[in-house]
Amino acid sequence: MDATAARAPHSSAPDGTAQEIRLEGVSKTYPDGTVGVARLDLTFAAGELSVLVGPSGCGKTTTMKMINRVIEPTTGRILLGGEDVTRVDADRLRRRIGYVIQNVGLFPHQTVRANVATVPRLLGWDRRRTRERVDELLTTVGLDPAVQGDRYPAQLSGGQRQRAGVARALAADPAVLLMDEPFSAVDPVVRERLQTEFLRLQETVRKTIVFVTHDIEEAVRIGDRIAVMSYGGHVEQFAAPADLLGRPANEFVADFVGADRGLKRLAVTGISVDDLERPPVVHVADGLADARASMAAVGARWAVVLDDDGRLHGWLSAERAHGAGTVGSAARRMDAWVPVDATLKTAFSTMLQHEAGWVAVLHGDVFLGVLTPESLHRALRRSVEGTAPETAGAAVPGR
Ligand SMILES: Nc1ncnc2c1ncn2[C@@H]1O[C@H](COP(=O)(O)OP(=O)(O)OP(=O)(O)O)[C@@H](O)[C@H]1O
Repeated sequence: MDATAARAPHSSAPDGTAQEIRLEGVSKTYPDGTVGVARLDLTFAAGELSVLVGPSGCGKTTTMKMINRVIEPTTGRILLGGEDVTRVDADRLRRRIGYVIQNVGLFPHQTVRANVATVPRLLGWDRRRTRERVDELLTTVGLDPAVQGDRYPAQLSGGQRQRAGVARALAADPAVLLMDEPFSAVDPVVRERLQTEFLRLQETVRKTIVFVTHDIEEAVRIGDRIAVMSYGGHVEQFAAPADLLGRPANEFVADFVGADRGLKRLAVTGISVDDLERPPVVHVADGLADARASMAAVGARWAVVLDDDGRLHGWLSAERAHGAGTVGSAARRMDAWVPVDATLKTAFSTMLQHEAGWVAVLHGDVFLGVLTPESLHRALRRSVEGTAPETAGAAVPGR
């Protein structure tokens, strides 16, 4: 570590531990009189991914850039881990803050490896440590150091460039990551993949992340908390995705999250065991006569079929359950299942991929019940009315 870094105050968390970011009465008036942000009070919790979302020009980027002092606030204080960022040397501050922007901002004349090594080099890390860190990070973000490491940014796909940008931002293990529309320059399919990968990465690194987007779907998908902003940098609501969708604070938020917020809510609502239907369960080795009796006893038109180990095998309809034979000879295979900690959206898309029109819900190997379009709709309605658990898997006994 060089002399500059060694002088850093201890609150700079050199081990990259996530830190809280607190904005107190922060405003920004540009020299031409435009109010970018007016008196903002906002706290981004340590280790959480907070999303700033809102219409174009509402002040999202201004808010974010004040945190790393690319833009200096006109009034107010910004505290990073309790330390006022305006009292810290701006260069040193930025080394503690990873920054990812749209179109990445990689240096075009440097290889991917050199790009990712930027901050470690500035911090005076030795070559070996830097190289090990760079290789490790490239692998973490899904790039092969041996293949893409020595390429130039122009020789990568849009998605790969974006991954390299994330690797570069994480290189010196910063306490905080600022991300300004990082995934908006790639097509929707790549974008969704990057979001998923990024969420997985955040599970491991647990940074304090401030993420700017104008896309409410993206916000709902990735955010722990979402700040919906209106012009002049006003925060209309700062809440967990499920709260925002289920209980928008006012008309502005309701309009912004959209009339189809019930559907968006699918992505953030977990399965509750109370929502599950419990059709009769039969086993492949059972006789068809017994299976018919089980279905008839509860007036069911079909039964779930489990194999000898209790794993999902498929289903048996009442029409096919005639004659002697075993359940196995008449059952149809079907392996549409989701783990109980999946979201309703995952359950819904799994259901759509299978003709049976239902999806089994498992806890480990244990069959808990099924979701049908009807029970899914009920779950969604209850969730929108605010009575369903809002954390995936929250209602599983013993968890
Ligand atoms: N350098 C500047 N000088 C004057 N006004 C500016 C400057 N930069 C931004 N603004 C204005 O401040 C307001 C907030 O801009 P900002 O870039 O923070 O919005 P944003 O929400 O990030 O928008 P977008 O989604 O379009 O990126 C806008 O009215 C914008 O025109």
